[in-house]
Amino acid sequence: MLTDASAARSVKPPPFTPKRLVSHHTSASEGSIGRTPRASLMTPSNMGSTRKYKSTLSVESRTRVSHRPRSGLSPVPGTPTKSMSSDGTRPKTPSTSRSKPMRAESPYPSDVPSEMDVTQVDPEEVLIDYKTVEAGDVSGEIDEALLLQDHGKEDKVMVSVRIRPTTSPTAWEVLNVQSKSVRLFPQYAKSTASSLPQFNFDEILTGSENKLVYNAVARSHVCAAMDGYNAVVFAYGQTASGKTFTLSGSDEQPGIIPRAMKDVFAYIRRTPSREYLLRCSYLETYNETIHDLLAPPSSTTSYIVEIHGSGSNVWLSPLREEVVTSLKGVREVLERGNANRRTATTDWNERSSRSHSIFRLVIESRERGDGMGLSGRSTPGPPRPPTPGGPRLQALGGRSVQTSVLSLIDLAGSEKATSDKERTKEGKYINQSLLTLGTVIGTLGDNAAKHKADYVPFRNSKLTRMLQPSLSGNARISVICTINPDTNAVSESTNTLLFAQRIKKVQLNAQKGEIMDTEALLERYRLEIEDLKKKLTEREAEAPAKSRRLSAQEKMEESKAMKDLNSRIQQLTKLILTSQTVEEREASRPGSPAKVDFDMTPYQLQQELLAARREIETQSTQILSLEAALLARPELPPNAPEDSKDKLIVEQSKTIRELEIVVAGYEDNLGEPLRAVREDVEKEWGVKLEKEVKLRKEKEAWAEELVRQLEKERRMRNKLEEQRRALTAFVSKFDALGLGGEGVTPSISKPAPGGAHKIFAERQRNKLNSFGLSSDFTSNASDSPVRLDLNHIKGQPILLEQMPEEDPWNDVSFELELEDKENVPQ
Ligand SMILES: Nc1ncnc2c1ncn2[C@@H]1O[C@H](COP(=O)(O)OP(=O)(O)OP(=O)(O)O)[C@@H](O)[C@H]1O
Repeated sequence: MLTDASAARSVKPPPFTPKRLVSHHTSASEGSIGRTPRASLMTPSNMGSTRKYKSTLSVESRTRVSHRPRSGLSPVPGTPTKSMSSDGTRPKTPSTSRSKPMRAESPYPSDVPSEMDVTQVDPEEVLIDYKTVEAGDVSGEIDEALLLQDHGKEDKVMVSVRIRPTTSPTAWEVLNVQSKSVRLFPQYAKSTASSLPQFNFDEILTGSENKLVYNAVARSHVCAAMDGYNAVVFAYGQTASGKTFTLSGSDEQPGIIPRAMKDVFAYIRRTPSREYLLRCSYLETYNETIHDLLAPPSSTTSYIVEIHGSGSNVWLSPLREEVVTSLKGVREVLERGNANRRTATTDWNERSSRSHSIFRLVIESRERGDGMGLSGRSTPGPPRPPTPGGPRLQALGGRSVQTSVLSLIDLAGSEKATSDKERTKEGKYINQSLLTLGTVIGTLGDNAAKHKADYVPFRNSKLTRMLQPSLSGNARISVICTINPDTNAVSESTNTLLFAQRIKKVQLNAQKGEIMDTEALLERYRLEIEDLKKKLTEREAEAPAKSRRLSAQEKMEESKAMKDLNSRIQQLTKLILTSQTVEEREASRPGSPAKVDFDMTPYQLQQELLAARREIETQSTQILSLEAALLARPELPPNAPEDSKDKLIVEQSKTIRELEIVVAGYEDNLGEPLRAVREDVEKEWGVKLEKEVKLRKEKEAWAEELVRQLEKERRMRNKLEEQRRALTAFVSKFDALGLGGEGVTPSISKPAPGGAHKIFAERQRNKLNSFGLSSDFTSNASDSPVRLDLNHIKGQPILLEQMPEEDPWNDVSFELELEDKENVPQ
């Protein structure tokens, strides 16, 4: 391990070649992203041609294609060349020496058998122990002293800094071995402060030797995982700073993952007292979605993985887990997963990880049976359904099952804005999740340092949510912060170092994951319940003060977290009760339908109460709708027996069915013809109706004309009436003068035009005769005392002649005649 500058310089770095801006030079792969065969870097099959190359597969075309390196791949597309560095516009990254095939260094043998889906195998059948581990699968470097250590005692995160070699001037100075610190050269500092900050870490690593890095920062954590503790190793740093190189490495310099796998088998080989079940999964979070990198190619949606549970009880599903029994199996799984990973060319990295990748190895183990053989195994039966996050092995005969998870994480690199739109979008997600990781770690560190319990926003990103159980303390964690020492990356490197400082403060308290036999399990449950209740009480106590500070979203999450805690308590309580005291409970069950657990905290009771209220509300709504339905039913006498109600329902159902049939039949058979008939009838009657309307209008017009005529007649009649009256008055007067002859009886005859005049003239003549006057009255009229101008009368129109002739009986002259007759003095 190199821990100071001189030591670092003593390791001769491989020849450095700056990366070329592939996106500008390689049109076929421009802006492309694909699952590049990173695993190929670690496989012996391609050792002779160990080159990184990028795939031209797009994100959308998620074809599960395993890219096998082509033999004789030289030069690799996109491989940086020295001539390309002359532009000086890009950060220079050292390329790994690829000239010498280093088969001896490779952790993997060459044959690749297909591996086993954990749901398809009987766990008892795939156990491995010291006898079944292949000699070639082990590192052979684990010493006894390391095996005997207590790997869970570390209560702090191990934080190391790895400075990538560079040919350019470096901005960072590595201080002496003891202090394990790093400092910025004053000339590159922004501020002119006299004392520049000095960053201290557990390890400062330089150079390209991955073995040194593994031994210094990961081996103890791998051993901790084998010993039953959860362990997490992850690399954090800006893009192209060497995270993937550290985790996966190359054929010449296998990284932490392949070396860790070799150590896993070495550990098993050196532990004859135990038997192991190893299952692994491989996933990535890309644009805030978790993808299962091992999902079968045929599945289109099943590779989306969801996070379930909360707090320390988080599990992922659906997630394909594969049982591995040899290093070959691990290699095969890694190759398959790597082929599905998303990488792309960016302005800074020829093959940049566009996602956070997580390789998980679940290690289950238990004491071996009698005589160190396999006699204690249960009879293999049908495969058991997988329990998410739970052990597959069974605790047998007092032998508990120890379960732990080793997570090896290659984070995507934080980056600046890039010229490519797709990369920019990815970069946004990457930066956001890294920011959340920083915030979570900062809060955890502050909480630990100041004995606070501030809200930790684990749920703000998939990455932190997934890591919650580990970051909350139940894991041993090692973080390798990779930095690019170039002078143009000072601010990014400073940010990485600040992150590293923060994570150092996080407090850990890793516990062995052990599943006991039933008795012990109950005890475990009890302890867990007590612990959870304590946590819940603490949270409740802090709730009022906290709620003032939290946003609405955070409050919701806090409330959800408390609810989860509560339900876990109830779940465990139920488990204890069902397994231990079922019979007791059955015997002593109280008659009351409401059971109150007096051990519940006020918060739990409150939750119970809320749940009960909600239940009541739902039931009230149901009652209301049932009542409405009841009201809508046809009446039945209230005292009607149940069977007649049933009968009615049956009858009504029958009627409804019949009606439905009729309606359907009507429509099917008669609907169309009847519609046609109706149309015909409508047409026919429409014509008739029009005719009638026209006729009616004509009649109305005729009636109006009649009315007008009638009115005219009426007016005329009135006028005649007046004239008649005048005439009558005249005649009366005339008669009063004695001019009318006695005994003159007007003959009632049918009136004729000019009749009255004739009568009048007759009368006059008679009168005159009786007076002895000549009939030529008019000639002597001037002698008469009665001045009657007969000429005047003569000159008047003959009124009755004006009356219509058609209906003489209505003629006023007739009335006049009658009236005259009446008025004539007898
Ligand atoms: N310590 C080192 N020694 C030699 N080469 C290195 C070292 N670190 C990184 N490199 C080289 O630098 C280049 C970029 O490294 P790598 O891909 O590991 O970066 P990264 O941090 O994973 O980037 P990204 O976040 O974009 O995925 C690679 O070609 C790698 O081989």
